[in-house]
Amino acid sequence: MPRKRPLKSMGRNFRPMKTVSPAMPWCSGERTFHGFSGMCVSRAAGLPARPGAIHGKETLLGGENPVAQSAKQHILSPQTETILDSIADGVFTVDLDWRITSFNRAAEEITGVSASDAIGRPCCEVFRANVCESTCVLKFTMETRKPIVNKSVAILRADGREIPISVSTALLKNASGHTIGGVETFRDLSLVETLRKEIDRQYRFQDIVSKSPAMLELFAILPEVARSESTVLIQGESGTGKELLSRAVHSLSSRAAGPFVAINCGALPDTLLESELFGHVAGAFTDARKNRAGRFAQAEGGTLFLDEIGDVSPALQVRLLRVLEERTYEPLGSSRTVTANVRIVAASNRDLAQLVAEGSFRKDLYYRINVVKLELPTLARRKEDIPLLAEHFIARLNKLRNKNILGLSHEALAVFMRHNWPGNIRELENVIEYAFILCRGGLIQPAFLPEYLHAHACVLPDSGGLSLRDNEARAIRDALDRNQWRRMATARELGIDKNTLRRKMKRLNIRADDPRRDE
Ligand SMILES: Nc1ncnc2c1ncn2[C@@H]1O[C@H](COP(=O)(O)OP(=O)(O)OP(=O)(O)O)[C@@H](O)[C@H]1O
Repeated sequence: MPRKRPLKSMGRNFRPMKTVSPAMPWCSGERTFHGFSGMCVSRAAGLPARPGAIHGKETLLGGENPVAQSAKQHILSPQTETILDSIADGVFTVDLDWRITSFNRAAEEITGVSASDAIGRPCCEVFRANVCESTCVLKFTMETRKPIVNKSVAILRADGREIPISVSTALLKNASGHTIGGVETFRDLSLVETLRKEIDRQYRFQDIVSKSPAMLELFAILPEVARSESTVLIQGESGTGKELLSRAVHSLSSRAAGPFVAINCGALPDTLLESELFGHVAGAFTDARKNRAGRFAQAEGGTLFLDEIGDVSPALQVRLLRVLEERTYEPLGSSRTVTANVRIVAASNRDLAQLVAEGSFRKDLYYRINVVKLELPTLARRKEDIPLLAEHFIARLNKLRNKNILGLSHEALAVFMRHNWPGNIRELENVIEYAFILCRGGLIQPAFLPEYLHAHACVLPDSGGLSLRDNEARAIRDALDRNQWRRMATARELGIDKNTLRRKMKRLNIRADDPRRDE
């Protein structure tokens, strides 16, 4: 909503005076809140009327509206107004028609809308939040009588800038217990978000994003590994970033100016794979009408990434061993020996040592490949990377799709933290891509996530006849275990505040040296 005049030049005189009713204490959910006893929603008697705010408001509050009846009789005390204006959180109240009835100074600063402009207008017009149409938080509180605490949403400021805020809501009741409206407090998260993004930038190596200790160790040795000409074996489950890591090895090496060629050895039948790798001459087989260069030739002077090397047949393993030992090969159908100047980076999502033990992978080839072994942990073992990775993919998709999604809401992040990500980082990337289809702007809410993530999040372990207290303790201990007893990460996964987790741990007698940790 465009601002009529800059806030600074309007001064305090332009703020409509707020009135207070001792008969209308603030409430939090069903509880009466005695702090600012009687904060109310009308204008001060005797103040200059501003068209559209005072009169609009008086009209609004007229008739049978209980807000109007009591509001007209009481004036917000200067103390209450000073207190409200001195807090850094935005505070506003609405009546039963969703019209704003009070708006403190921080609310003006955060939204860029002056109180005189805001008062009397429907709150959705002023806030233009991404949840206004679908899941209005105040509406939820009014309908369910339950307060909301710290829900993250995005709003559109008067200057058109979208910012993340955290909102809390409660019912507003009069002395007779009738609901007369709602109150919302909100906090600007822009600075927190900016600082967090700044810090997150430090956890990026080439295109690889991570802050997990195992990955940071890997980042530390990667330049040296890359500079050596050694063959590298990357092990890790599907989707953990093996190809990404192999590209980093290539771009940090002296071969960076040369080609990087990747081939998935598990995706092709043996004969095709052989021709793909080594090339063929015309007439080598029925369909070979022309000479064709293989991947080794294409990767000349650069790096060849052999993905899923564990799936290569024994016959082809022999040919690969020869290239690795002698750096020579013959294209299919040719007797001409070609010398290969190619660095090999191999990867497998299966344990190659295990395959050797089982006899399905050659020991000599294993030792040739396994000169430097880099292990990529699963995403479940580095859950601290989830927020970083989510942000990384959101930023990338924002650029690609020309969108302005601000990030994940706390609730969506809690869903992410509870999930185990069997498809690892690729699965996370796909989930963000899915959310981008449904989310038009602002923050990604749980409603924009695929159904299976919720189903998974709701599956509670069999309570086994335990009490509620025992179950809560078990859930917290399990979450602590999953997060290596890091409280911040655990609180994030559980979707609660760090202090709440600390209090719960104290109450439930859960300690880091808890003997039940390893149960
Ligand atoms: N640490 C990371 N930071 C940023 N993006 C990542 C990271 N790890 C993986 N990705 C992204 O996740 C996706 C899957 O990664 P990649 O293809 O490298 O996995 P992979 O282990 O080779 O999978 P597969 O074994 O199935 O071939 C890619 O889009 C990649 O860019």
